[in-house]
Amino acid sequence: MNNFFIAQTFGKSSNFTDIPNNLFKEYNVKKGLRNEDGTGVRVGLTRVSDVVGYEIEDGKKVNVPGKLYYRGIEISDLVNGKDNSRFGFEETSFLLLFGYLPSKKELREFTSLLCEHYNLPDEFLEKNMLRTPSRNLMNSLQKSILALYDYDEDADNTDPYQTLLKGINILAKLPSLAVYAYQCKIHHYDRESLIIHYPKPEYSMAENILYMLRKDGSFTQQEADLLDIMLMIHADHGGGNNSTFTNVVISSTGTDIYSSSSASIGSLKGPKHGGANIRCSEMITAIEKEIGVKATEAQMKTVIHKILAKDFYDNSGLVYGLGHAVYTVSDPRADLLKVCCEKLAKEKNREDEYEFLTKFEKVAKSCLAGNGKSLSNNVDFYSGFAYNMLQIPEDMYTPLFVCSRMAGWLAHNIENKMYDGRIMRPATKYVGETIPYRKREER
Ligand SMILES: CC(=O)SCCNC(=O)CCNC(=O)[C@H](O)C(C)(C)COP(=O)(O)OP(=O)(O)OC[C@H]1O[C@@H](n2cnc3c(N)ncnc32)[C@H](O)[C@@H]1OP(=O)(O)O
Ligand SMILES: O=C([O-])CC(=O)C(=O)O
Repeated sequence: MNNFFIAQTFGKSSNFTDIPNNLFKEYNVKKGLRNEDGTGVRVGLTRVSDVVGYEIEDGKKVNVPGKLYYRGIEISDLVNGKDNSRFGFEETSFLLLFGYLPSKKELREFTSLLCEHYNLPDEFLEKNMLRTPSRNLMNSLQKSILALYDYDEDADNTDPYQTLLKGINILAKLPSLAVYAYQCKIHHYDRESLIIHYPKPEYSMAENILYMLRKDGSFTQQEADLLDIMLMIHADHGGGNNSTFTNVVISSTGTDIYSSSSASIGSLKGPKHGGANIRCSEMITAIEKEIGVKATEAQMKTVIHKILAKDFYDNSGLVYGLGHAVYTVSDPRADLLKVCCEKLAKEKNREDEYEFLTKFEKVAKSCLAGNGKSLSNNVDFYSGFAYNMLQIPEDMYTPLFVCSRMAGWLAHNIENKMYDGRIMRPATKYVGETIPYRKREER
């Protein structure tokens, strides 16, 4: 829609609607819920996970290498401790939801509960997905979660235990919902053959994703292991990340888990949050096309300055995969992924691309530091390369984030219901004038 009248009126409206920037300071309003030093405004207490990117010493923020803890356990210990287990993500989900690491028997029972809920309701695929394919898989996931509401006779029950059961059901179904959304999209829009593999009960979530995505359903254990790790490291990130906070805000009104999960997916889709994994991958492809994988540091600098000048790729001025609201020096998940990528790149003969990425990361950080912005990389910097080496299509990157982060959303949703529960209702300061109403004929 392009409407001249609306465009003109919109231009004129700024005379009446403008909010001068200095008022934010005057009224102590914290843009982005961030304090002056960049630290986040505290909006809750949690025991689900901790994200550490700085410490406060003598009232001052001191940047430190990043650490991430799920229920007190460091993410690197969880990943390294997984060993050859095929069910790292299932174990992680148990930990986030119940607060402790499961025994072998508990993990077996939890895993079989998930398996029992892998399948979609009868005709769900035909009615809700095949007939209404979406160009965007995140939109499709939102629609599917809301459609699941109609298959639950007690959908509005928000009791914490009932929420847990409903959430586990959603978690178990997400791999099918995400992969089928992709298959329906490429069938409808790209005229490709429709491939529907039903999830196998003996497979883990990671194995099923690879099985359902690939035409011949084949994958190696090593590939499933990497995807399992990817799901583990994306599963939670404190209560303040935008999609989790969204979940809790929505849920504090007393609405159901289907509504709050769908809202979280809407949040995660954004390119400054989960959607950054697709943007980062596209950006790197565009840069490699422009200067080649053997590019020099000088060539990289030129492109980075073009990005920062909003003159390259999506013209946003952002180098995707860099920067974080909490991490300042490093993101522990990016460090873990970097190691995985290095190993896999060697095996897949893609060392050139790996070298390009590591060099680009260094050069981009130094360019931004030159502009007075000392930024950490984030989980999205290497995740696209890892997914690409697993032959996972770009469209699926953010939906896979959903498959994983649902565990964290659910854990925080339940925690908030149990220990806070008050409707979230912050305040805004009215900075307009009060004016008398003027009759139409007098205007
Ligand atoms: C799963 C996740 O959600 S991880 C994050 C994924 N997102 C991305 O990779 C997108 C790129 N990064 C960003 O947009 C930001 O770094 C965010 C959204 C992640 C964090 O935002 P904030 O906490 O508001 O950023 P922060 O306060 O650290 O930024 C400070 C300055 O650096 C700039 N900056 C931050 N990140 C970047 C970046 N990647 N590229 C260019 N400039 C950046 C900001 O624009 C800001 O500039 P200004 O002071 O001139 O306005
Ligand atoms: O914590 C944040 O702001 C972003 C996030 O979810 C993540 O990095 O996984």
